[in-house]
Amino acid sequence: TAPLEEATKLKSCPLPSISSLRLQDFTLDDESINDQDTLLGTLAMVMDLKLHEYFNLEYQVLCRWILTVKKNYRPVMYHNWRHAFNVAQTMYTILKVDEFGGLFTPEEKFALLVACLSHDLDHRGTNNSFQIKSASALAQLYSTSTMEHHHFDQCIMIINSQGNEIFGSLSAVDYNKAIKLVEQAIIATDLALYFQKRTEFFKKTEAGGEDWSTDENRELLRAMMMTACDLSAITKPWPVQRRTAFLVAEEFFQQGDLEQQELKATPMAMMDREKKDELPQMQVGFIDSVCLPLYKAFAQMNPKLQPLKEGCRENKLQWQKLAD
Ligand SMILES: COc1ncc(-n2nc(C)c3cc(C(=O)NS(C)(=O)=O)ccc32)cc1Cl
Ligand SMILES: [Zn+2]
Repeated sequence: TAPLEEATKLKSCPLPSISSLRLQDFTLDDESINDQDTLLGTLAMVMDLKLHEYFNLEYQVLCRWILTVKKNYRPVMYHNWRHAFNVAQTMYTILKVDEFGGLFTPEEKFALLVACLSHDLDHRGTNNSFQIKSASALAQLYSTSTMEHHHFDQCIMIINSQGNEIFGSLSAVDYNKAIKLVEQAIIATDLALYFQKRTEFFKKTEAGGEDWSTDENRELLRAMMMTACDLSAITKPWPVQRRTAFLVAEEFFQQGDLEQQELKATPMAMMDREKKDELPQMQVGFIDSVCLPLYKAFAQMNPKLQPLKEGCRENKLQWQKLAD
């Protein structure tokens, strides 16, 4: 866990305003924020949602927990702390859209932010199928949603570490409720589960007039929100998205290299750096099959979420131009 001194230093820093860091903008480019401000920005988002009051969360514990979470991300090309911060910032922006904010309790909002910040903890830059193919220790622990179970395991380990107990003031019942919410949200970031659940979600958003206040619908919505935030790099302004796409691709290519060298296996096109000129077409395919339907559904729920759909659409056009 992070050293006490670091948390004490962070605790003494004045918090930037939400607007000064543009934390409520879907188009935020994290490259414009230095590391220290990603920490202060995270604190500012939690405080702005008044979550610390609700959980009578000691500020020092919150500071130390954020520092420990950041420390437990590896410096891989894409699935690093910056990705976690971006995912949390998109979630915060969605929760600030009044109807959405009004749908969820403070526990659910805090659980969603904790899950966003923790959802890729200790990522090694390789995906679930690589764990299975390489018979990694993680694959022997968890045979389905392998990485997501590991990320949740890391999240719990940190939450239970001394000085990092952000749920420490909760009763046993409330603690278990909070942990269950965080687990559901982190496991939901396995795209395989998104495909299983999204048809039901699309039917409900298309039909309109759905009662989103039921427990079942709120759980479905939280899962879909996690995917929408996890993939939100695909919705950013073209220069930002293009830069990130190359980080995602490079991380895939490094897995492809491992598959060729260590597993003597042929990587899929997306992970084969010999096929990097197919990237634009693959981005178009991914946007069409995975991303656009999801952001369209959210835009149908609330027009204030249109920027996600518009950003994604614009990027598809840009990749299409490069693919032609
Ligand atoms: C700039 O932001 C992003 N850029 C790329 C991805 N991304 N993630 C995955 C998984 C993925 C799979 C493909 C693909 O082509 N898969 S496949 C087997 O060929 O259908 C293509 C892009 C992908 C996600 C984001 Cl957020
Ligand atoms: Zn992620």
